[in-house]
Amino acid sequence: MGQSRAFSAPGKALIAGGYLVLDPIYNSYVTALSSRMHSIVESDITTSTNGRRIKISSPQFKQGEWEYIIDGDKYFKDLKEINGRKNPFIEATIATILSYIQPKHNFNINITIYSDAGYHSQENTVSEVSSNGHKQFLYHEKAINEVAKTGLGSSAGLVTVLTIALLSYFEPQFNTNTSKHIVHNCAQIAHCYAQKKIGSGFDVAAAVYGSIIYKRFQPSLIEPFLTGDNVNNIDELKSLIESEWDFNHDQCTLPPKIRLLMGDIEGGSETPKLVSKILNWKREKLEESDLLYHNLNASNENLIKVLHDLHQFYNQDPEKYITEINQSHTSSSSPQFKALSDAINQIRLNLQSLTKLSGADVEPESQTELLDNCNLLAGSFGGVVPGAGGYDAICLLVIDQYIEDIIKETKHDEKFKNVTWLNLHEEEEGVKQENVEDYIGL
Ligand SMILES: Nc1ncnc2c1ncn2[C@@H]1O[C@H](COP(=O)(O)OP(=O)(O)OP(=O)(O)O)[C@@H](O)[C@H]1O
Ligand SMILES: C[C@@](O)(CCOP(=O)(O)O)CC(=O)O
Repeated sequence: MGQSRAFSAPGKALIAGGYLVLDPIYNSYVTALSSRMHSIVESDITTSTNGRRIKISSPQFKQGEWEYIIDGDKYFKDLKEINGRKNPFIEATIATILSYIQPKHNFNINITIYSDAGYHSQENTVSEVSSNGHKQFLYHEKAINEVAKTGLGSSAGLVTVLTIALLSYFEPQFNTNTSKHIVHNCAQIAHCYAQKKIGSGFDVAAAVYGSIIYKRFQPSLIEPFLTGDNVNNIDELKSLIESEWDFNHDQCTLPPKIRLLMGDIEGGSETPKLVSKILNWKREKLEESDLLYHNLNASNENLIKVLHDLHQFYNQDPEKYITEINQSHTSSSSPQFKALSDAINQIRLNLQSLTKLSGADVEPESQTELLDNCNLLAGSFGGVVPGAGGYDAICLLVIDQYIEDIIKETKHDEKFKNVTWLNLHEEEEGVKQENVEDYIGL
């Protein structure tokens, strides 16, 4: 114990698999992003305590301090925030880790959280850079729950970096690489506990494992733990955390030279409303929805296969791959790259049917028009509404060297007036250790 350590975990974009990811039979394609959540953990040697204390600071947000005194060993009950402040994700993570570790000694821990700019609206912010210039964060005028989110999965990132910070504090030999499943299982349990529901968990899995082809775990794994007093059954919790869960998290990455370009759209959607509309329709129109889910899944699987085939193409003949990708937006496009545009369009056709049949605005008309225009941009393979869809964002796959041209070409074009291209790219690595020095001076 004692020495400072720092960690980070990525945000995500669900390129294929919205709604289907809630079902443990379908694969989805999740890309980890360059916007990351960070934690720095250290023993507090400045304040004296002869008890057990954990202080979490999130200095980019007003009132971003939560200080817990732990008085008892029923951790889900015995955590007290000294100013009565609430942060369910922080509380659930601390309670899960302490229940798992069962620390025998007193402790006095400080953890600082930083989040990269992509997670939140950048309105009314001031930028600060660390002393060595390696990290830069935006500071907001408001409290965390008053700042607009962008959909990158801030709570999943927070829970993941807090989990690894606490595990590595209590078990200094903890190996982030060989024990990722422990980090994943703890973070997944804490995230469900904080949300009081069992989501698909793809955001937590991406924060831990990075870019993945994801098939969810069975909700029944966590369900018993969320009901009644079961959280205090330490033996069961420990064996749930240490067991290998049955779910897919196969590592993936976009093929060489292909980049993701995310556009933020003016306006927004409420994911829970979209989800409940889709689930109601699915219950009421069983046959209709089964058929559509079947088709949508086939188009998602096809995209996954096309991306895999492109990797193989590159590995077999990189020169030919480069020549052909550079011709891919012309009429002499090769079949492999045309297959990519076709796969994206096929997913969109199914999402458009989903929109019509369910009445939920998954790919609403304005987004259809915009994505059709994106198909015409030189260097673009097309794009989708990521995640739950709606009016929030679009996500294109483009040839890397065309990104600047696309940004320039769309800048003064009426058709793209609602789009702000985000400064994000795929960073496929999941949770990792960072250099503590990089955060000094913030
Ligand atoms: N940097 C942070 N510092 C402290 N708490 C945070 C931070 N980021 C997220 N949180 C916690 O997570 C909550 C947001 O989680 P919520 O589940 O509502 O959104 P989300 O699904 O993660 O959003 P999005 O996917 O849009 O990022 C905040 O209200 C706060 O409690
Ligand atoms: C609609 C859904 O399948 C995806 C939501 O994704 P996002 O948080 O909008 O990226 C719901 C979920 O899995 O949490």
